Amino acid sequence: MGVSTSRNEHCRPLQSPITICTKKVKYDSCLKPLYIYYDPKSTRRLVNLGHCFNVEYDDTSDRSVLGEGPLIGYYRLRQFHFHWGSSDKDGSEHVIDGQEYPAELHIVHWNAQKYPSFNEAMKHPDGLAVIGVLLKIGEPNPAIQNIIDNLDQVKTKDKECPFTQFNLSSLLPNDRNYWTYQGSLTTSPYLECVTWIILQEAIPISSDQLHHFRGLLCSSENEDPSFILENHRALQPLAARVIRSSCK
Ligand SMILES: OSc1ccc(O)cc1O
Ligand SMILES: [Zn+2]
Repeated sequence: MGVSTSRNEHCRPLQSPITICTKKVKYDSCLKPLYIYYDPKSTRRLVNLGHCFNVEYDDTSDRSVLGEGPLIGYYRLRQFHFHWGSSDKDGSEHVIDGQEYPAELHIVHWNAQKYPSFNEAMKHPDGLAVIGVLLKIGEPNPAIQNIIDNLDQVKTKDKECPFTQFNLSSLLPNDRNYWTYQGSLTTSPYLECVTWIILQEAIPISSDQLHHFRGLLCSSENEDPSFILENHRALQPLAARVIRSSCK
């Protein structure tokens, strides 16, 4: 084996997503309750990235933050996005006891106390903290409807529009118990910089609302239209990682 230029050549990769087998998770009494404060006034814009859409925030100060839980210090809210499937049968990235959910919300935060920028934070294992919320088919979700009502303005790749005053806390379930493990971005460049915090309670979305996600285009306005029918990554090996739980 030659000289290692990256950790992967000597250690097992820490990629995401993974399947969570609830019988094998380890309750850790040192895990604290999550501290979450999201200021609706820090919502800035909606943007179509081609493989998904982001709702982006003002992260030039600690206006919206995530702290406690498995984390050291506070992480600043930067954006949230969803992953979905071509049908309601799959679409989540994390899988719980073999069950795939129709979609998954990722709320992305970065360690602004330790790193000067989001791009720098992505180069470190403690750089990002992402809350994953599973979505299940149910009643229409009013908060998600608020986003859907604006998707027509970002139909094609690289389109963006102002999007403000969004109450992100309304997308969180009442139960804040979570599983946590060290992993990666689930889109390129798949950097191993994420403390994953997967909430154990799913939130509802209607089948019709999910249908609207699939109507977004990955093509730009002067290309032949092509839909973002699905954007969830395949499961990755857990390797020697232990998933911890905030409750028994
Ligand atoms: O899908 S997880 C994820 C997290 C942070 C980010 O900047 C991009 C991502 O895809
Ligand atoms: Zn994601």
